[in-house]
Amino acid sequence: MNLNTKVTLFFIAIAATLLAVLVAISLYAFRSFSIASATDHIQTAGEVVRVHLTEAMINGVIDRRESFLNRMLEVRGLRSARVVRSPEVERQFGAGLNVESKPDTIERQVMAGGKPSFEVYEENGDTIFRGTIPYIATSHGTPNCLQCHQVDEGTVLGAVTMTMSIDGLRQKALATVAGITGAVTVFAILLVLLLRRLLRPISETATEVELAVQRALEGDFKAQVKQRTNDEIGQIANDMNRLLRFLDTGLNRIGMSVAKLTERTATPGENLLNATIEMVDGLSKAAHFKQAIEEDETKSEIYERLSTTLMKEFERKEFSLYEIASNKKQMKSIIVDGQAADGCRWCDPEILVRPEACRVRRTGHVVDSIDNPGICYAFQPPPDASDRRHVCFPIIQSGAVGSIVQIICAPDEEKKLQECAPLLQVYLRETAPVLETKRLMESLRDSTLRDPMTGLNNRRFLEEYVETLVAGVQRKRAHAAILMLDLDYFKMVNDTHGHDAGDAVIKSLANVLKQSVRASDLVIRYGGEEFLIILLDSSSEQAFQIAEKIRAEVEALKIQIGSIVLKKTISIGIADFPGDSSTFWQAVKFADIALYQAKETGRNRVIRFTKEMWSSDEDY
Ligand SMILES: Nc1nc2c(ncn2[C@@H]2O[C@H](COP(=O)(O)OP(=O)(O)OP(=O)(O)O)[C@@H](O)[C@H]2O)c(=O)[nH]1
Repeated sequence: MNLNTKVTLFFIAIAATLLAVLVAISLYAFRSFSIASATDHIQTAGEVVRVHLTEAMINGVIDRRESFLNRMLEVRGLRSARVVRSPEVERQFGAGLNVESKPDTIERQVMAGGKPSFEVYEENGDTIFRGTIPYIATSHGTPNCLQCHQVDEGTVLGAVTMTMSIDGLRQKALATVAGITGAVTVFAILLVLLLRRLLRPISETATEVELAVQRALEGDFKAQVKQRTNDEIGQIANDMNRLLRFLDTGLNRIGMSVAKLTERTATPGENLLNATIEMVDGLSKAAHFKQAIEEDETKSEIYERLSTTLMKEFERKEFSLYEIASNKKQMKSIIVDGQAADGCRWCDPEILVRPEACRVRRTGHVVDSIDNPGICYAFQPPPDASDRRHVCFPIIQSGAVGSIVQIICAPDEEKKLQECAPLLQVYLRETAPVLETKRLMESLRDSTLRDPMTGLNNRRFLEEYVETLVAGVQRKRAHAAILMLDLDYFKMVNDTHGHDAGDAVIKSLANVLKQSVRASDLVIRYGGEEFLIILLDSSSEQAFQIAEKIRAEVEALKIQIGSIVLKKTISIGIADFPGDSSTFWQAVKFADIALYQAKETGRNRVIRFTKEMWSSDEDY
């Protein structure tokens, strides 16, 4: 029900109530007035009858009383008039004329009580007012009642009963009330019409504002509200239009700016407001994501966070994260389906050793098998998920594909994946520079911990790693053998064949050392031609055997430098941590002392440190 109808109905209800009250009051007032007027008339007529009867008695013409009473009926409105005697008068003067009526119940009551009685009743469709008035004996006046009647003053002598029709009065009252009702009704109708006319612009403006708000809630801000008046209602329409234009322009601008960032625009029929909120929301989350990964310490943490985001924000369960090695010749699987992994689940593992088999790596473009089934031959889902499609996104670092995010989807998720792809690319664009920086930092850090010539870790690495190493040995209550190695008479190589020849010898030696130990052991270029090997979980005997094997291999090594072949030997000192010293660096020192012994005792040999080689008063 609109405002206009509501107000009209409300007004009609009030007008009807007022009218009803007015009619009721009017009818009551007219009835009261009619009765009061009839009462006055009957009392006056009663007095006239009394005076006339008194005169008739004095003049001795009381027998003409009935004729008088009949003449009275000629008075307009008077229907009947009769007089009855009280028992006291009957006692003195007899029952009276034959035509005299006997008192009825009301008259008897009036004569007994001395009080007049009035009543209204309907008779043959006429409204009759009846009044019965007692005549009471009084000594006032000349002549007075007591001069003829032998009764006490105050005695009821008789009663006169008159009836008169008040129908005429009632008709007049009804006609008046009808006139008032009609006038009030006409006035009320005019008022309602005027009110409706006044309310129509308010009601129509309100309806249009409501429609405009409804459309705005659905993302359409193009609705306009017509200005109908120049008052406040017109102002509301104008203000509403201004607000709608402002929102439309503002949201379009925000939408376009956001669309540039997300490469997504609201589709036709889509709620512009919701689409914009969704896009801004997504960008805000992406900004928080960027801040979080910038504060991450390592690449692994970034990949982990990206994986969590894919699961939580994008509701992905099946996906892979790959990283291309710096030399671009290998690819590493980092995370598969939310778990750290080093293998492939969704692709041919060949891509790990031959990255160019991966289409994204090769092209640097998004590869989408939803729109282009079979686009990448390296995509090989397992048999139990053969209906899956994939979309692979490159993360560009230093101008090339540095990492790859592969999203897998079941047929019923394809649309959803394509819808969220633009936002996912925002996340990946935010990730790219951060990952690039982390990779550069890691490679820079790696270069400071690695000897560039041999690729072995350097002394600085050992200094950083020693804490972890010692903690591991102590936790496992194990032993670590420390081998200190130094080429014999290496200076002669430089002096005789040049510095490059010396470098070649060092590189050859480094290769021999790397191949002689397990991957878990550490080979460190400790100084110029000095190397340190840490054999984890090795007893002294095992360490000695390995050292001896190294010595023999170096002795047998033929190093080709141009046209010449060089042969070198090596001396090795061994100490045990914590067997020889509970302090790691002192154990290193003891290995160095054993090496010194090997040099002193003829070189090309392995010497195990013994306590005798060290007197505690020597400087450490
Ligand atoms: N070519 C080359 N020479 C190096 C390198 N690092 C250290 N050297 C040289 O290695 C030589 C080490 O010689 P020394 O420590 O005197 O001893 P040595 O000649 O090996 O004799 P012993 O150790 O006593 O058997 C020095 O001449 C250094 O200049 C390097 O990276 N390349």
